[in-house]
Amino acid sequence: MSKLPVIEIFGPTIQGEGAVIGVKTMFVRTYGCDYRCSWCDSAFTWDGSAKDKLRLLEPETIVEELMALADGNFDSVTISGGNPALIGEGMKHFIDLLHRKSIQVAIETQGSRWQDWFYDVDVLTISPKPPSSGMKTDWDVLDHILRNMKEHGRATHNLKVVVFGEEDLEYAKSVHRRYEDVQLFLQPGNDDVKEAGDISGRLLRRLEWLFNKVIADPALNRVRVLPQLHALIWHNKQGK
Ligand SMILES: C[S@@+](CC[C@H](N)C(=O)[O-])C[C@H]1O[C@@H](n2cnc3c(N)ncnc32)[C@H](O)[C@@H]1O
Ligand SMILES: Nc1nc2[nH]cc(C(=O)O)c2c(=O)[nH]1
Ligand code: SF4
Ligand SMILES: [Mg+2]
Repeated sequence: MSKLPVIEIFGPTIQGEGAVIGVKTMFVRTYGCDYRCSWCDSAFTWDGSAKDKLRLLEPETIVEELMALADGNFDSVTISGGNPALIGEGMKHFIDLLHRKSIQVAIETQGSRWQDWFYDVDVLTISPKPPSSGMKTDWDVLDHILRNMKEHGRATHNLKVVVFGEEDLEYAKSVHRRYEDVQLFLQPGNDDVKEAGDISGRLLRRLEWLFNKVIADPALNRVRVLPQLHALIWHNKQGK
């Protein structure tokens, strides 16, 4: 069976972002990303700084570890990264194992790669990257993913764009226009993911800025603006 590159397994915690914010969930974080976002809050998944923590695990072993951490105390597993969509067969098998235990599966990915197992997921969050990240969106791939999900997907899929400034907001609007029937979440960016201590004041000021932008803009009547709730509570702490 194909193994998965895993850098963290943690929880239960509270999903802090997007469509299923507030839900109690475990997290499995895969290693490796095809992007290098300038402000990535999980750069240890790709920059080599945590390579000693990388493990190649059988799907069965990951399920065992989740159960050892919190058997009976969760109904949801969120798979993030890095980019979980870099992984093929092993991920499909892992999702099947979780479903056999009646556990809901949510995925966080940036929309740069398609995988057939997207159809199996319960909540697929696609987070294309705005200009401030330094990354370029491959619109053909993103179109392909959203077309497939619309036509064949069982999953509730949604879009989430992180916004740091005006240029990112314009990008978010272009995403919203292009996929007008898909719920779009806007999330203010955390511009210092290394700062120690309480960062909630700084994050709330960015949230207020984004609230005011959305309030003033008729092109954004149907977006939903949410903070990174876990970052308001636990700040830049890893594994939360
Ligand atoms: C670390 S990424 C991993 C999943 C996938 N690579 C992606 O980017 O969607 C998880 C989520 O965190 C968001 N994120 C990363 N760095 C952030 C930051 N500095 N401020 C706000 N959100 C951030 C990403 O946009 C994404 O929605
Ligand atoms: N609590 C919590 N919620 C999250 N939502 C998305 C996360 C991610 O890093 O993908 C994340 C995370 O790392 N922690
Ligand atoms: S795509 Fe996600 S994990 Fe990859 S660098 Fe960007 S924010 Fe980080
Ligand atoms: Mg995170």
